[in-house]
Amino acid sequence: MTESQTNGPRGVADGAAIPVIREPVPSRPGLIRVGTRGSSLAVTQSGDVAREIARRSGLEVVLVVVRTYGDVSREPLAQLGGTGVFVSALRDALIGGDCDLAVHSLKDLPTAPFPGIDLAAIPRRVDARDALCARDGLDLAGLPEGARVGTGSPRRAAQLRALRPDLRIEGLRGNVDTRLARVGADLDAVVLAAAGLERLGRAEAITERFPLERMPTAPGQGALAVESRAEARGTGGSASGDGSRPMADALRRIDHMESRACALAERALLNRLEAGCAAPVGAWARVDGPRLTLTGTVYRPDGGDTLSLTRERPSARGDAAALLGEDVALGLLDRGAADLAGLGAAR
Ligand SMILES: NCc1[nH]cc(CCC(=O)O)c1CC(=O)O
Repeated sequence: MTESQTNGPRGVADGAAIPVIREPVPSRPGLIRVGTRGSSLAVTQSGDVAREIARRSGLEVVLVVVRTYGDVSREPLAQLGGTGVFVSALRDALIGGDCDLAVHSLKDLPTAPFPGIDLAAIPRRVDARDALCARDGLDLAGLPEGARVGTGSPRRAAQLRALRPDLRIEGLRGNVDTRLARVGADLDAVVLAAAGLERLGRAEAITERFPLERMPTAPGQGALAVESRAEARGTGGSASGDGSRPMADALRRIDHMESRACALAERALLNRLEAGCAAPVGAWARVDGPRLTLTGTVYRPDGGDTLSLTRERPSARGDAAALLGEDVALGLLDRGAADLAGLGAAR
């Protein structure tokens, strides 16, 4: 039995409703199967990408929901091996031919390249900032002494402690709706990515967006990653079917160069620090004319100490992004970042 639904309020207006299918879909020429996690955020953002690919390729596109252990389990993320658990099942589905593309939140994607898989496109990034969602419209400064603020992220916890040592930071897990439901119940506020709230149409819950200068966010936050099998980007092997050329063209056109340069610089920083997505590391890359600038910040988990470094390159092209990320990481390591933040590179 096929459960079919349309996704996202914009799907209707654009006229191209993308079917969401929760069972295996066989490969056929002219069909692009976009693999996605099943959370409402994942289905919404994968649907946005799928619609763009349908529009630009002229091919039929469906979303295929891949269930991941991370979606099913109630264990804390750290015990599951980090957010990588969300990614690996989708990659297995891609490699195994159960889907033709996979869409991830870029910040959930491990920085190491994965054999047989290409990072085929990084579409235009949306808001990279973190957002406070507090009761009664409060901003951070307005929260009462000792207020309870929920976040599952060691980076956000350290940043909040640095600004407001009096706050009580509480753990947080589950999907966006579950997290928001705690505001005004057992918590005074939660901190979430503005991008996720916007994509879900829940931006009205935001009471403050933290400036990136003061609260740099996770590398790649607000950006999506579209992965393909390495073979599928060429002019077409038999395994890719007739759709491989239009699919490759569509992927090239949804790729956004500035977003890619910023995301790659931020990810190179994280990679060189040997830090994972759970590390207390913030990154903020921006393109200004031809110039690419990257700020990297590492936090002592208790928020008591911070190390920040900004460097730039005259161009965002070629290897510049990766080199800039490495450069900032090495500068931070020179200044003692590994000991400060308890990173793997300390060894
Ligand atoms: N860590 C989970 C996660 N991965 C991606 C997003 C949504 C934001 C994005 O697309 O970067 C979120 C939720 C959050 O951080 O609030």
